[in-house]
Amino acid sequence: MQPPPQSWLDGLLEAVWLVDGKNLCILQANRAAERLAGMPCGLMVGQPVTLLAATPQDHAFWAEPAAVVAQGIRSHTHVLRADGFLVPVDRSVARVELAGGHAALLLTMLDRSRQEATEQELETLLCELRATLDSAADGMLVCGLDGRVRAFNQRLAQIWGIPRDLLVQRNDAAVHDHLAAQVLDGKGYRDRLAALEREPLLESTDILELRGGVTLERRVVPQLHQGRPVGRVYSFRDITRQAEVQASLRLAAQVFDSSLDAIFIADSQHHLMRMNPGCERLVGPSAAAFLGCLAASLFGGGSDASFMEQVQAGWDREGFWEGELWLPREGGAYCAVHLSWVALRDDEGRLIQSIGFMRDLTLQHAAQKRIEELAYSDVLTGLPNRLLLTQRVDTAIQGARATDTGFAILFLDLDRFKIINDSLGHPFGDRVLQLVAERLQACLRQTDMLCRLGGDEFVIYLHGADAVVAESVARRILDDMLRPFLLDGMGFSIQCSIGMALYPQDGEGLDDLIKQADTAMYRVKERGRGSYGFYQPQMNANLLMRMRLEHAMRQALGEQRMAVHYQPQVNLVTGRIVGAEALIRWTDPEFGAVPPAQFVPLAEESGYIVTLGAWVMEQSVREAARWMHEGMPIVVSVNVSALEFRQADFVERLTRLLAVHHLPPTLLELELTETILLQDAQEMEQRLRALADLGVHLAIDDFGTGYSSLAYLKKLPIHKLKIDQSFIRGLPEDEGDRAIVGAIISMGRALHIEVVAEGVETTTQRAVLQQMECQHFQGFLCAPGLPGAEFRQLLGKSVRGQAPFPSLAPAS
Ligand SMILES: Nc1nc2c(ncn2[C@@H]2O[C@@H]3COP(=O)(O)O[C@H]4[C@@H](O)[C@H](n5cnc6c(=O)[nH]c(N)nc65)O[C@@H]4COP(=O)(O)O[C@H]3[C@H]2O)c(=O)[nH]1
Repeated sequence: MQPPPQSWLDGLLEAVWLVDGKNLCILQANRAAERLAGMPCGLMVGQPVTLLAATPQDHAFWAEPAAVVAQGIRSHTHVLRADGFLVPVDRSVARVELAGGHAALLLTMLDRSRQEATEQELETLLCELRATLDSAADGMLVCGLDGRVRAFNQRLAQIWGIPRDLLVQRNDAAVHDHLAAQVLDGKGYRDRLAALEREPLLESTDILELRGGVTLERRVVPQLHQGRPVGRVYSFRDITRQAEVQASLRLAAQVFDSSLDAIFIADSQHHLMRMNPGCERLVGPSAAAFLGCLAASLFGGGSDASFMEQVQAGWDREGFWEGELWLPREGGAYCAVHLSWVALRDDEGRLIQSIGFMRDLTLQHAAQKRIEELAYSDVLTGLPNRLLLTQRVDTAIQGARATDTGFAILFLDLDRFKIINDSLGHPFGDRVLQLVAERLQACLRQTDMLCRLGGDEFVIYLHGADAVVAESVARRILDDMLRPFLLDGMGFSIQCSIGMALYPQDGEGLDDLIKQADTAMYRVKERGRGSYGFYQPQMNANLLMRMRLEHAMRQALGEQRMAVHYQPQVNLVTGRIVGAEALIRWTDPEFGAVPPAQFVPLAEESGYIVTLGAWVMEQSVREAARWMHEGMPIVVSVNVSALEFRQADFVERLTRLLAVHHLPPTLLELELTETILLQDAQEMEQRLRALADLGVHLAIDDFGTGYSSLAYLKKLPIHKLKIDQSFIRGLPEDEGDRAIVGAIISMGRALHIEVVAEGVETTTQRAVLQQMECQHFQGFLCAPGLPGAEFRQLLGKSVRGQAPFPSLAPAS
């Protein structure tokens, strides 16, 4: 080949040298070579090509055999410019054969200075980008539109807990799976990614909750190249702390708004900045008007410096102040509040804000008041209780010592209240007690104090009272109690017994005085109730006696010291025995023969009468059955107390007893007092009817002494009336008694109810009764209550027709 024309070579952009294959001298060079080497062609031609070699590697390159050099290796190297600068080049060498078989090398070089500078710059940029990514606080993920991971930073791996292996593998699908698995709402996460895939230009921000409790804010922006989306940049910011703070702020705001307590926030100068709805509830709708005002003005203490001084002192000491305050409310009312006022300080200890918590104490105060009322009063009547009375009396004693004056304590007990309670029921009894309390209160002055001890026992403190005053008050009470009470349409009267003790002579303190007045009251009861009496020293002995008696009574049954006697009931005309009243007898080794009038009320008060009555009933039924089986059938009358009669199983037990002893019910009579008939109308009536249906006879004892409500005579199945001996005693002289006895006999006749006169002691009484056409009588005139065996003998005579108590000639 001929050497290429110079003009061709000069037209090329690349620098070209034609080098002799043997001696490596430059044969020819073009203009581009001149520019690259920085020397004219003329100077280069003839020079060895190593003139251009810049590095030892280049020298080694040219030292290789020409065949090796000419293998056409393209390589990056430098060329040494004439001015000593090294210029980066892209070098290639090709072997050419010149005319005449002369071997030459065609060396071409392309200046890479600009390209290298660009690459350098790109590298720098890349480094900067990596550094930026790695230094970012957010996790960054750059993906292609197809989801391929193009870049991420360390923070991403950290936030998402991406294992190192996974990152090294560069398994994009596994990375995405890992991310999705971390999100609590995995499905939502994937759906969102799918939506982003459908809309590559979408920008979005959302919140991701990760399983480990981390909250991330995800921001997605499209990555654009020449205005077209080529991928996406995801940034993930760990906002866990922020979310927590926000949640707690939200919670705090909720607490603030929904707190039942009133809460206010004041600035460092104590001006109200915020108030919650609780403040409005407490202060009233005008609460908002206080905003900007001094917090203390809420309590009407805006200008009260001493109040704020106290608060400051509390803040300095403990960081808070608390106390009770009166809060003015709308309408001029005040409400008690408990304020806890807490100071909030900065790191330097300067007050920045303060928070006040106010609690309405109205209910608490009311409850406190109620507790005090309960502690000091009787729930049923609202009267002061013993505790309050003790305080009152203690004060009175102190005053009395100083002024040398005294006072009186009255102990009041309702007579036979137990019967009301047992027969008409406790709710009725409670209301009776309330009525009694009202009536008693009305008898007293303001300075006195009425207190209920419990049950039907009341104690009265009479301020400054001596014996005369105490007696007049007692009399007033007794008089006032005589007025009938009306409850549920029922009229009734209540008696009470009052015992009195005086300070200082009867006791030094309330306990002593109550004890002595109680003793005096028992004495009154023993003497017949419905009266009053003063304490006398020997009374304590009587009370003790009572207690011993009651104890002995309870032993008596087991010790066989009780017996049942039978008093005959005689037909006034024939003189024959028609019945017997069973009467309990008790003979005690210590007390001797104790009359029933003494121990039966004791048994009634303590409830022991139920046991006692059941025993008498059994004895009587057994005895009546024996007499019947011996051919001497006779009606046996048994006294039944109200409490016994009220026993729910009374009728059932009686039926069983009659069956066990094979006694026809018609041979048993129950003596009931009038009180029983007035009891809880329906229930008692049912019971009486059940007994009457059974065939048991019913007699009304002591007729004329009680309520004598005639209505029940018509309504209830009564067989017999027993005229109380108090009316018989006056016969024949007492006109009143005569009239009453006459009236009862006539009434009995009219209503077909038998009449028995009780306590007939004289023949005159018997004669008068016979004249009045009374049917039967009983009394010492015939016989007292007799032991069973003696009664049986008498009965035998009567049955044999030997009337033991022959009738008299008509009285003149
Ligand atoms: N002065 C006088 N008295 C006469 C005469 N004839 C009979 N008596 C007495 O009058 C009382 C009549 O009984 P009572 O009115 O039911 O009055 C009875 C009755 O209410 C009660 N009682 C007696 N035994 C029992 C009993 O087993 N159960 C119940 N619940 N009460 C009984 O004790 C009260 C008194 O009983 P006693 O002392 O046995 O007194 C009996 C009897 O001994 C007389 O001619 N003159």
